[in-house]
Amino acid sequence: MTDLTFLPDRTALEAVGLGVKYRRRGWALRDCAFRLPAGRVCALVGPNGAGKSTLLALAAGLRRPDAGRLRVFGGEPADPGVRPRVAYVGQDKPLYPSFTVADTFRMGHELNPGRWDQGVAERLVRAGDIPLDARVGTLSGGQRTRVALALALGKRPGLLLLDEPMSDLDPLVRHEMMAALMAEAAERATTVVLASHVLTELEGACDYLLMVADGRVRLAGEVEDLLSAHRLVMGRYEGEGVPREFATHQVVEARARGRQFTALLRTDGPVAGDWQVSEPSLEEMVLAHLRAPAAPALIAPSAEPRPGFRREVEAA
Ligand SMILES: Nc1ncnc2c1ncn2[C@@H]1O[C@H](COP(=O)(O)OP(=O)(O)OP(=O)(O)O)[C@@H](O)[C@H]1O
Repeated sequence: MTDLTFLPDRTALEAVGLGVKYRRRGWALRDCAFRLPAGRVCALVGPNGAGKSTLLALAAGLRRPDAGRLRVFGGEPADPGVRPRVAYVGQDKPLYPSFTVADTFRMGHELNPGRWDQGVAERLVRAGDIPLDARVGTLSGGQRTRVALALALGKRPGLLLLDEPMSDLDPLVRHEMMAALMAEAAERATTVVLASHVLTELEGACDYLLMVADGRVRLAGEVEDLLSAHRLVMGRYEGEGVPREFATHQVVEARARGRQFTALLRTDGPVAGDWQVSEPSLEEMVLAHLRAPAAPALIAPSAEPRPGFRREVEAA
């Protein structure tokens, strides 16, 4: 059955008080709380070392939190009932070099009885002109990425976790792979979390955003809601500091270049004065927050963990 709608009442990922501590580094994630409704395609962004891979590894059940809790479809990520519903593709793709592509898919079939979709997997590698009898060890980095993504999609996951898996693809293939992934995800209302630094690529593909910086959640929610909470303001300004008209708003970031003044505001009503005001693009909003790590976090209502889960974690 084709289901193009997202499932707002169902929760794919939910975290409260989530923390991960590495022995030498200290807290890589700290007190993270958020919710990702099922069926969304979520961009996971943040500077290098922000904690994105750590968060994805928790969701994939590859490590356990040191504080708080993360639930995947209401269960523990490592639960036997949850794990088969989750596919994870990281930066390094652990495929067997001596296997052919067909062997790799056979393994996918054996590991995912009753779920495996050979058609989806084959479609993805055929689109890249990769023969099924090619040995994985003889493929280029980009071709191996394609096989790894095909293996993940063949599993027909409810949650697909992608940790910058496409960084070694050329721009054309990257574009084509994103389109193929999104089409497959939409077909089954798969929840996707895609960590990437390529903000322009996320713009059209993602409807949800999770931004982490320094181990904490900075922005979370529907892209549409987050964008409409912000305004990009430009104009000529020769005064000192931040213009008075901005006093009723929250200034995320303000920059002056000569007399040209640009600011990203979290607005409370219209912006007074002679300013050019527009809604920012996803890239403009994220870049401003990356440059302003001290800006207060914004968690949209749909991204707030449910009170019941919060109480449960706090009582534990
Ligand atoms: N195995 C580890 N042991 C110690 N510290 C680690 C380990 N893995 C990650 N870290 C540290 O935890 C922090 C978060 O790392 P993580 O890889 O989750 O960030 P990231 O947002 O994915 O970064 P990038 O965008 O560079 O991939 C970093 O400071 C990193 O050095």
